[in-house]
Amino acid sequence: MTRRSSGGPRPTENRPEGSTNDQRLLDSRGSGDWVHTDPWRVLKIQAEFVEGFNDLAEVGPAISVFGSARTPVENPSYALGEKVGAALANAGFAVITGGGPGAMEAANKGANEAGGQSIGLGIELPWESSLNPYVTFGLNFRYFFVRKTMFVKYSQGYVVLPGGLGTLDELFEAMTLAQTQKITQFPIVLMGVEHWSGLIDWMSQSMLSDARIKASDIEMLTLTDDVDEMVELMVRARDAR
Ligand SMILES: C/C(=C\CNc1ncnc2c1ncn2[C@@H]1O[C@H](COP(=O)(O)O)[C@@H](O)[C@H]1O)CO
Repeated sequence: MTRRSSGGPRPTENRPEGSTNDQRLLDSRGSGDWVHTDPWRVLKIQAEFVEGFNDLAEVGPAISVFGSARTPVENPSYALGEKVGAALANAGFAVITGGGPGAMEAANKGANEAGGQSIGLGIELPWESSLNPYVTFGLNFRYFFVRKTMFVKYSQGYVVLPGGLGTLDELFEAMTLAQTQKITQFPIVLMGVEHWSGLIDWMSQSMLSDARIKASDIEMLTLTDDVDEMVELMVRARDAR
């Protein structure tokens, strides 16, 4: 695979400054003019699905790695992300990330330097953004929901590094899809015990105690700092498929 630098929507091309395609589709405030173009927007959405499905169809076993866009290079989570990317590549997995900076860059760097497939699924944002330099094959998406479909559809597992809202969104989407049996459950590994244990504790002490979730929902998650344990789990799941 080669890095695609000319295809897909360019983040800041041909659009009103500070606005994104997602925003024009979803934001109900402001000018109502957009509403009349919504039916036509479906064609753009459709094209994005077609392009994504087409370009990712040949990707072999892949793991998506999520994590904060704001993780600095000197943060231990960045080094962890590099190790995760390298270990997955060495085990024969393609590594898929959001293609951005921080933890995404770390995982792409690790995979790339280990000689693996390093895939970035970028997203149009209100500010200039580009795929990190360690992505060997990249696609840029206009719509978050289309991009999220690609992560789920083309991954055999998720690794979740310390992160913020975007990371939680990606994590909880996968858990919800598995809980509602929209997807077959796959391994979800939370890397970074210190970062994630508070969330697990709260889920157990609040959501589980109040019977808002079942124990099996929490059991979908593996919490660890051990990269080898994570890889073993992914390999076992791949072998069992
Ligand atoms: C914050 C900055 C740039 C953000 N750029 C992103 N590029 C690609 N993907 C992104 C970006 N920001 C969020 N994501 C997605 O959400 C997850 C990280 O979100 P969090 O809130 O930082 O945890 C990540 O996995 C992406 O899929 C300025 O440099």
